[in-house]
Amino acid sequence: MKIPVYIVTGFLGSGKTTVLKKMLRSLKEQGKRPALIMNELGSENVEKEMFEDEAMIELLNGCICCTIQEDMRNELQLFLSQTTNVDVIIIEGTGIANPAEIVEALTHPELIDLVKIVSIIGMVDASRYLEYQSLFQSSKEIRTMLKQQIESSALLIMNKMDLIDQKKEKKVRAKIEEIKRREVPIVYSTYGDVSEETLLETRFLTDVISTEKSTHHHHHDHHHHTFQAIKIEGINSFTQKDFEKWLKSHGPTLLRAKGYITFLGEDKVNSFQYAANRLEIESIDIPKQTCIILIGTNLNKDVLDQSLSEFVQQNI
Ligand SMILES: Nc1nc2c(ncn2[C@@H]2O[C@H](COP(=O)(O)OP(=O)(O)OP(=O)(O)O)[C@@H](O)[C@H]2O)c(=O)[nH]1
Repeated sequence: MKIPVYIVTGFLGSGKTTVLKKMLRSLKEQGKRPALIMNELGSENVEKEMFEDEAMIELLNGCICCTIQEDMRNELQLFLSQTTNVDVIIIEGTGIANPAEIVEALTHPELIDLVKIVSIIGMVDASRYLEYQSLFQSSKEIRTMLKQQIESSALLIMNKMDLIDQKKEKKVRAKIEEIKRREVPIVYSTYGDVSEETLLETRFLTDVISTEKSTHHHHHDHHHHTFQAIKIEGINSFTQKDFEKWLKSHGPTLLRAKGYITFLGEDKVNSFQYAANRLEIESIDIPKQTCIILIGTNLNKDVLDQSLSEFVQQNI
């Protein structure tokens, strides 16, 4: 069983911890046993004592997105191999993390069979969001990150509504609407007072497509998930050229692909990376199970399944 993971993101002080505490309470009331991954920028986690009861992994001195992405993977793998009493994980990124990078770490071939992302909750400080745009006028990096946090969220919570009037509310909302994915809901809150159902709903699909007929399961999920991470197993009938063509055929709905692949007629394993329409392939020496991991928005599993099976047939 894969352990479901919630990612809570948002700029410094937007209310991540406030919402996190509420999620923990709700999960415990449902009889679940949550673990927390907190990632602080300093060398000491000042919030640690608030969460004494929880199983917790701390990532200090760096942010998940860069230097310690690999650390998180290793820590999480170790943690999962040692614990049997955790059935849900919440990750709070630092205020300056890009959640897409956390998704990147969790969908690594070594982790994708152990955990499944279920939601990315983006907190917005409604009272400060517009100011940040001018405050950080000189820092493109921070403005880009603020935008990425909104773009990558599957649920947006406009928090600190008690601090703004209607006029400002309209303006902030318009700004957020401009950036966010169309189908992503925005809810308003004061001190994270969002219903448990809204907070805990599954909004990110992590799934597997296997081309081996015996394990091929037709699981139709009619829920709509904005984001998907799909692992495809058992494909080794692509030529390099067709593989690239197939990846590109998904257009902008495919944000990222990675994994290990053996091309038709060859026996060596290659690792591949696909981002921003570019495919990079590197042959590797260590034997790895081949798999293709796709991360995207509005990827349709049935369509993928179809395009793959057509392709596999072509090559028989
Ligand atoms: N007025 C008001 N204050 C809030 C609200 N939500 C949270 N706060 C306060 O804002 C401060 C920051 O909230 P946190 O939940 O710690 O925010 P955070 O995103 O975890 O902050 P960092 O860890 O710094 O990134 C705390 O003092 C909260 O009590 C709200 O809706 N209204």
